[in-house]
Amino acid sequence: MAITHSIPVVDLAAFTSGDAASKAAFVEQLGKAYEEVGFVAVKNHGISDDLIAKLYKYVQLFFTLPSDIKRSYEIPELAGQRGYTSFGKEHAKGYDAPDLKEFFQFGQTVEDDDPIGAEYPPNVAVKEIPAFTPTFFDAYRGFETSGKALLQAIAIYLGLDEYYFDQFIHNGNSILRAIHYPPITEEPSSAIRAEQHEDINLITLLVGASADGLQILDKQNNWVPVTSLPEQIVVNVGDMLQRLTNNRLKSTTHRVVNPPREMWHTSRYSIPFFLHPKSEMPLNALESCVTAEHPLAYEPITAGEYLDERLREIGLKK
Ligand SMILES: O=C(O)CCC(=O)C(=O)O
Ligand SMILES: [Fe+2]
Repeated sequence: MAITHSIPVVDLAAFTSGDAASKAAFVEQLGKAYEEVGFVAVKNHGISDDLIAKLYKYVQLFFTLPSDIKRSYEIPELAGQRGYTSFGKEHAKGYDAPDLKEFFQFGQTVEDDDPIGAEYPPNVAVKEIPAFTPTFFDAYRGFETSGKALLQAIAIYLGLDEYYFDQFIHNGNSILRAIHYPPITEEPSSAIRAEQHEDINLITLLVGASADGLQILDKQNNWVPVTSLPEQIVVNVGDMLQRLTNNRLKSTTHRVVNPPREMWHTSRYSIPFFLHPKSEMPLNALESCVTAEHPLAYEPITAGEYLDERLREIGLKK
């Protein structure tokens, strides 16, 4: 398996269009990487360069809008789940100091007659940038497709039916989050842009981690920088998948640090897609993951109950 810097690199084309042997090899590589590191860089992920470039362009345009316009897209009742969240609102679980970021979140669009459509608040349209919503929508569907293939590989690795996750992620509660870490204008009180945390969801697909700053905590408790090539996306395990697998797959702690002083004047952008299932999905540990050596570590809970608990802990939900 090729290693660029700290995380293994996998080729999704081996799974989606490969022969049976390449597909099986991909499943092994991904599964082992998620047991050991919790993060991989994925090449041939299926989302076009052109779409990613457009996504970046509109994200950058949005964050350069005047503050009062951005704030008109902030809807506190939605706990940051749709639209804009201003600088300094979110903090990591267990930390009081807010992260040095502002962000915009885009959620699911239900296009069939699934009653779950009524559970999701509508997305927030940005009037100043007409192409913003259609681009976010296309990117959202692209990440769902890549994420679904990766979860099929994980299902096989875990001894589940290949399509086990499909039913839970169709019309799931995933979030596409565009983050802007603004330039640093004065000596910061800490070296951290986004404090250490684990993601809440099943898996996270991240474009833009190629800009320096993202670090993961390795088994020896060292912070290791994550870098990926521009054509790769970084995909990590979140707490929901860790919980479902009774800690077999690792939701690895990560953070974003400030750049060196000569880069303070630059913004950092990153666009994670937090792949969430439908709220009804049980996260009860899989039987195959509970053994004498690994006794049951968590109480049964649904994805919806778990999300609610976590949004309160990070200050987005009151
Ligand atoms: O900005 C990044 O590269 C990562 C952000 C992140 O970890 C998160 O929003 O959960
Ligand atoms: Fe994260």
